[in-house]
Amino acid sequence: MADEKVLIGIIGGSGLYHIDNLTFVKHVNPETPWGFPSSPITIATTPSGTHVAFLARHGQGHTILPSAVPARANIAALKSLGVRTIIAFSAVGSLREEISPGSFALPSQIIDRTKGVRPASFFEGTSIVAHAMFGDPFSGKLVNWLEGKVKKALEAEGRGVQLFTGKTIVCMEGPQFSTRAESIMYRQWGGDLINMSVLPEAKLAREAELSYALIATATDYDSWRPQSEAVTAAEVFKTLKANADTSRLVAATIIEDLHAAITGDEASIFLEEAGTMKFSIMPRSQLQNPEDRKKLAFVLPEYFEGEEAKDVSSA
Ligand SMILES: CSC[C@H]1O[C@H](OP(=O)(O)O)[C@H](O)[C@@H]1O
Ligand SMILES: Nc1ncnc2[nH]cnc12
Repeated sequence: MADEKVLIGIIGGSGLYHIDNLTFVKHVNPETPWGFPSSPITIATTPSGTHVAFLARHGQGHTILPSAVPARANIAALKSLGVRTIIAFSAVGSLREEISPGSFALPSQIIDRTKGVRPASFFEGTSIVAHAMFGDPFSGKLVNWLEGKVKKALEAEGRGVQLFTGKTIVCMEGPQFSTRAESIMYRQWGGDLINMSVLPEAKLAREAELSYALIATATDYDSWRPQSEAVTAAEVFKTLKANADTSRLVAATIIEDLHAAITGDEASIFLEEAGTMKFSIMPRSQLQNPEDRKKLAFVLPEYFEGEEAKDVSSA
């Protein structure tokens, strides 16, 4: 019997505006307390009935600048559909010679170079304070699980695409690319990859207690190589299509296994974040606005739904 629950969310980045080998079910466009997602979300199904939710980060026609991506609405909308695990794709620059354009990576760390202009917390603007843990910004168990599956998919594709793990991604504000000096500095800081999208997306997934991993697809060498031209959008576009084709293949290959793992014996892998906000939300106070609690119930019903919602301070 087909399982119609949508447990898997896929976020497509630059060049990745749909996924293949799935049957279209419907479009949904949930309004969240943080507005509408970047674009209507496509619900699609595999032949065996596994449903997935696909969301184009920059909108279907790539109309949204990185700083303007409604990341809170995106994550809240996916959670409201029942999604537990998000696999996000991103076109990234490479800060390392060995990570050549066309390579894939599963980063494990992030350096934040956004400029504070992106709303980065569901708690922002409310009377409720929370400090989510973010020392390990990606879901380690999910990343480990993905490593083998993505490697296998890349091998099956047969184009020799390499997969790197344990890398650090710098998230910059953009939309302009980095200067040469910045690019060199990021390398000195330990950065391996660079994009404009992983934050606040990863922070919000953590606040929503969703497991989240990024599949980074390298398009260029940014601007650190002394003898090479600094990166241009045209340079990025050269690799974008091949990377998007490979990303679609990877997505199509892993969906069934991912769903089976989430719903089967390996379920705990995808529940690493569940319950973690209990230790992050400051104790309930008379001064908290009930409207704010209602708003937060949209993403964290466990803590904020109804007056009877559990007082986290006594948890
Ligand atoms: C098109 S180059 C810069 C642009 O590409 C990446 O987008 P995404 O992460 O959504 O694939 C990068 O983060 C920038 O937004
Ligand atoms: N060099 C780069 N800098 C930031 N984001 C990118 N996305 C793809 N290439 C990039």
